[in-house]
Amino acid sequence: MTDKIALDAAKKLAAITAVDQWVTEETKVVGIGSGSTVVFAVERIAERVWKDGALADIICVPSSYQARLLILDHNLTLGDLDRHSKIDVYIDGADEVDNAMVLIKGGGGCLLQEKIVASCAKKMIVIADYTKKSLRLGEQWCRGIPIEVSPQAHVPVKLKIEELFGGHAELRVALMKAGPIVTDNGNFLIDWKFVAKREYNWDEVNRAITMIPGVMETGLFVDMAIKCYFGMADGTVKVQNK
Ligand SMILES: O=C[C@H](O)[C@H](O)[C@H](O)COP(=O)(O)O
Repeated sequence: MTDKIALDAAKKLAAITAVDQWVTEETKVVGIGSGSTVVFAVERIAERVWKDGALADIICVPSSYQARLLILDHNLTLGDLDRHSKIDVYIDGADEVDNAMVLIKGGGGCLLQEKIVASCAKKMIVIADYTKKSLRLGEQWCRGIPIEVSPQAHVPVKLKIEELFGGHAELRVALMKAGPIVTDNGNFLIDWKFVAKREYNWDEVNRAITMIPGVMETGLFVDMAIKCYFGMADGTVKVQNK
């Protein structure tokens, strides 16, 4: 319980710091990521709009059903990529961030829409608590790299990834539902537990996995984020630049 309180405080601090820095009167369109940390970012944007009377015309583009509901619950203006394909800044969480700012994302099942929205943004800013910071991937996050796949292809994709890069890939199943987790896009998820000690070139790995027929997207975000705000246990914020 204390851990959750401490982690939430760290997430909130990172979110508030990043929003105050990057969501300004010049920001017309903001992309909203998914996960527990983003909740604090949306709360902060709403506070600025509804309490401070700032950011009056800001449009929020969601990266998942969760983000869509968050935007609506906070009475913010909901946008979409059809009308707002040029996003000023995209704010999102991450499951792990390495030294070169490669991210693992998708622990909560959202990654395909996240990557699409992120790719439309001039800047991607990451917000996270201190447990997400690592020197190399796999140090902190032990659930593997999420990969969204067409349901029909989950077995061949799993086998191809294991053959190409080693490790072990598993279909993600739900706790409160029988059978596999189905994403916002009607796909399945594979969690690939790579070989922790092996040196991977994440850009190459990402490109190769994306090329396997049936793969919709990977949870590897390479060369996308420009800054990461980590809320630390001691109440400070650590900023990592690309
Ligand atoms: O699928 C979920 C998203 O990629 C999240 O942004 C990621 O899992 C981080 O989530 P949280 O802020 O809850 O740690």
